[in-house]
Amino acid sequence: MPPLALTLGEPAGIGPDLTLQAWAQRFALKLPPFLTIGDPGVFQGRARALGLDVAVEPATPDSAAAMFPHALPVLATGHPVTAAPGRPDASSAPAARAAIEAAVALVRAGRARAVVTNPIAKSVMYQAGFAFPGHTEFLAALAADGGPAPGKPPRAVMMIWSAVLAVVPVTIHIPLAEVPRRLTRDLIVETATITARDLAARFGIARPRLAIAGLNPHAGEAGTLGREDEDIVRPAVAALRAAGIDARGPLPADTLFHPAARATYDVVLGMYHDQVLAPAKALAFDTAVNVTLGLPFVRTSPDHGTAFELAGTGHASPSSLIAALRLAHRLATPSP
Ligand SMILES: NC(=O)C1=CN([C@@H]2O[C@H](COP(=O)(O)OP(=O)(O)OC[C@H]3O[C@@H](n4cnc5c(N)ncnc54)[C@H](O)[C@@H]3O)[C@@H](O)[C@H]2O)C=CC1
Ligand SMILES: NCC(=O)COP(=O)(O)O
Repeated sequence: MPPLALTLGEPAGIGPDLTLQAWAQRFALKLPPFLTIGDPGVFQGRARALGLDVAVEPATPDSAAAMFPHALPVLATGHPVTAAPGRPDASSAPAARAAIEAAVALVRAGRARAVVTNPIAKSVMYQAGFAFPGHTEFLAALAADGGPAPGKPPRAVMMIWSAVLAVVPVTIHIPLAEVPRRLTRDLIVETATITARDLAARFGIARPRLAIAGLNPHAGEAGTLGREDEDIVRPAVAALRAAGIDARGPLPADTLFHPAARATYDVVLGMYHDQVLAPAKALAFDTAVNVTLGLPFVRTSPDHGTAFELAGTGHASPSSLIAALRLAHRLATPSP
């Protein structure tokens, strides 16, 4: 069976630590084999810093699974890394980018089963000319290149998934001040449609129940606390229902996340990033996984970022990365 492809991420962050820690628990946790993509020297150096006895071996997609029990298989991209733990350096951004590109190429060629990404530092990538808000949009562009519809990237949707809560931000990495202007009926409908489709096709939820949060306090209080909920969100929900999708809203976001409310839906669509990522991380920081919907391949990632202050200290928890590896394995495994 081909391995999962796990990217380097930001080399000055905790990604290398988590990768080594996850591999060290491969037997205890019965982890699926993964091929790490990046500079092998980063993983050798971080293993020394952490006092972990990990053999780091050059590997290919074909050799990774057999090697995985006794060594961390690493596919070198040839991009050197200069950043030290906790001290990001934009000159390493090409290595982070190359690992993502290589992982996608392997999955698209059938040589890896899914892409699992370690966190990147967006500001560091931007300094190096990275023109995408994050992985989500970059992966959509990579999915289009040479694919069935070259030049027309699929719409990629971010979902933070855990056993207790799944959330989707309709707008993602944009300034809060821009949210009302960028929020449209069509954007909500498209995001919800992709979410419903992938929850059914990939997560096995036959008829997903979507709770659509309002933008304003009390979902706009009948238009008296902002018009967006009446003028944009409500028509979007009506269009979704007309299309046969089980959507409800606009719902006041402040009362959407208590246990009784959570029992009434499979996923919440929020209008902006922190509206839904904050409750998701409050409830399940250690186990939540970032899953990209709408792509022609499976991609997962931990729910957290680079945590520079923890890099090389041994205090970072690998649990979200482990959950991401497990979910990627599950989603990439055809159901019997
Ligand atoms: N998928 C990705 O590539 C993501 C990347 N980021 C990037 O990460 C960078 C730092 O972002 P922050 O907002 O500081 O978020 P962060 O998630 O890196 O850190 C937030 C807090 O959580 C702690 N933390 C994070 N991961 C942890 C772990 N595995 N174990 C224990 N504690 C952990 C940190 O020490 C910090 O106190 C930013 O440049 C951002 O762009 C953030 C989220 C996702
Ligand atoms: N806050 C989530 C995040 O930053 C992850 O974004 P992406 O890199 O997966 O697009």
